[in-house]
Amino acid sequence: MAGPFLFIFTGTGGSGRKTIGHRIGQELGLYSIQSCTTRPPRAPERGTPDRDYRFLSREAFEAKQHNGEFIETAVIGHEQYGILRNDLERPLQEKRNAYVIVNPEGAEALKQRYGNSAIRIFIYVDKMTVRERLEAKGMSFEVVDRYLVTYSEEVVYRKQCEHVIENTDLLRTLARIREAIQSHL
Ligand SMILES: Nc1nc2c(ncn2[C@@H]2O[C@H](COP(=O)(O)OP(=O)(O)O)[C@@H](O)[C@H]2O)c(=O)[nH]1
Ligand SMILES: Nc1ncnc2c1ncn2[C@@H]1O[C@H](COP(=O)(O)OP(=O)(O)O)[C@@H](O)[C@H]1O
Repeated sequence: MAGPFLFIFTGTGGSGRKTIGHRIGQELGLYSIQSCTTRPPRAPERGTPDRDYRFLSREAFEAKQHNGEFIETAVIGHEQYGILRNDLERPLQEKRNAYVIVNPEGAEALKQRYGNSAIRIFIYVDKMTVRERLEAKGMSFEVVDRYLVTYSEEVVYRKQCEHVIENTDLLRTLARIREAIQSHL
């Protein structure tokens, strides 16, 4: 076993990365690295605003960006996303395995930086399934459409990832991902 490892849950939007990442992360005791975003919380997130993102005002985000505090940033739609260098490096310095959930662009930036310590797990489902799941979650038609616009662009990144897993049956997916992660530990 080498390490510590940074497990990167990536894939197409709406494929189940957050659902799976947090569940497996908690189960295997991986340190959770949150991203920051300027987008406002959506209704289901309002009760638990701290789980997926640290919600920052545009001013606060830009101030941190100006100070060079982000290791990686992305603009998606009109909103900014990014991971703070300190948030990412703290667990790794403490020799803790950690995980992050980002789009393929973010996964590539982190892979470039962390090399063999970065393990990308690409999660996907077909477009129709994304639509059905997000609509069932109560997401508006426009937001679902935005997820699907980037689908074709994102799905090609699977070829570069260390693990590629289709998330059809959740329990089966969790078992496969658990096994994939444990093969590194
Ligand atoms: N590159 C990059 N992508 C991120 C970061 N944080 C989140 N993302 C991705 O950006 C997209 C944001 O979509 P959004 O609809 O706001 O949030 P979601 O509910 O997490 O899918 C998703 O694909 C996220 O995985 C980040 O820090 N960097
Ligand atoms: N295997 C699965 N079967 C059915 N629904 C799922 C499955 N995996 C995830 N979901 C649901 O799909 C939706 C999108 O999942 P989410 O984790 O938010 O995706 P992402 O983080 O990739 O955008 C959520 O409502 C989630 O509960």
